[in-house]
Amino acid sequence: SSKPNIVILATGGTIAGSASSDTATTGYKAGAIGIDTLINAVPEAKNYANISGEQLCSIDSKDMTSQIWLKLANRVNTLLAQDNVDGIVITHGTDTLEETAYFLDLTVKSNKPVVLVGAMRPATAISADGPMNLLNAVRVAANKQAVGKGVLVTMNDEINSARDVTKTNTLTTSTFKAPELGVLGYIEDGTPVFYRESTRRNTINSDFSLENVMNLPYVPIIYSHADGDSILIDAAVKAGAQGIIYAGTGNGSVHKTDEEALARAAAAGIIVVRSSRVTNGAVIQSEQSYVDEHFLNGGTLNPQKARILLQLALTKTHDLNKIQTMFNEY
Ligand SMILES: NC(=O)C[C@H](N)C(=O)O
Repeated sequence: SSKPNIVILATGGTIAGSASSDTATTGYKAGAIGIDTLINAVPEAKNYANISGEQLCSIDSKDMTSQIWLKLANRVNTLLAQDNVDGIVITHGTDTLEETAYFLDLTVKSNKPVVLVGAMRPATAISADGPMNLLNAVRVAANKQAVGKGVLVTMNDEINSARDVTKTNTLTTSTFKAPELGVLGYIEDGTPVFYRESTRRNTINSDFSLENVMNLPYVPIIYSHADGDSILIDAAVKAGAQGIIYAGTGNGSVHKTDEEALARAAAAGIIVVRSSRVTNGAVIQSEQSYVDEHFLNGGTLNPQKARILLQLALTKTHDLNKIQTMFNEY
């Protein structure tokens, strides 16, 4: 038929979660329900697209791994290279959904829509949010307006960019937000409507390639707090970290206890990127000592997304200027 062909790749999560009671919203088993059951719960999706489904894995997304990211990205790239696939929907747990979305944003080589979707209430709950979220994700993936917008996340009738969206609430169905940078659009009574798009490089404008990438480099995140903790930094170095994301205070500020240890790491060739534990705003160049110590600035990426960009950057180069340019452009 003339409808677009959409493939739904299922990875697990609460959207496929099954609880023992229909009022339970925690303490259930994520990923227990298979792709066919998910698709059958939203027969209306067939009005928008020809749908097929694949079960890629069945995990609680708290347990996401880079091996699954590589498998998923390669599968998405294979499917989108086919003329008979017009878009992809990925069902995913919400805990690490933003990370998987950003990884794909940087590694998918197509401008066809890729839409991630999850749910906060298990499929067995009263007023489960999964079926409407999944229907909306199909509506977005099937819509021409979604072409070339980078990887998208639809939840709670909102469309957000993979780069800027984050889980903001541990429990509510309105958890996914792009605070301050803002929502890209809405699903308005069933119709996806876009109001803006990200200016940052992604998908077909991304230089990253997974060809010959079998593993991602080890890049831990060190979280700043009163007292600092240089023990963790030294342990990361000992364990062979190629890069370190420092989730600093404020504008990526580094505790004086940590600064020396990070400077030693940077002097040994480990790429240190300052990010922030604050939800909004960019981490930009500040202290001259950070410049002298070769710490890079993470911009508006949160620490878990800065980690992904640095991991991919390290598959290409260890050059400080080149990596800083990536943080300025992606
Ligand atoms: N709401 C959810 O999907 C949470 C679940 N722990 C997951 O990330 O798989």
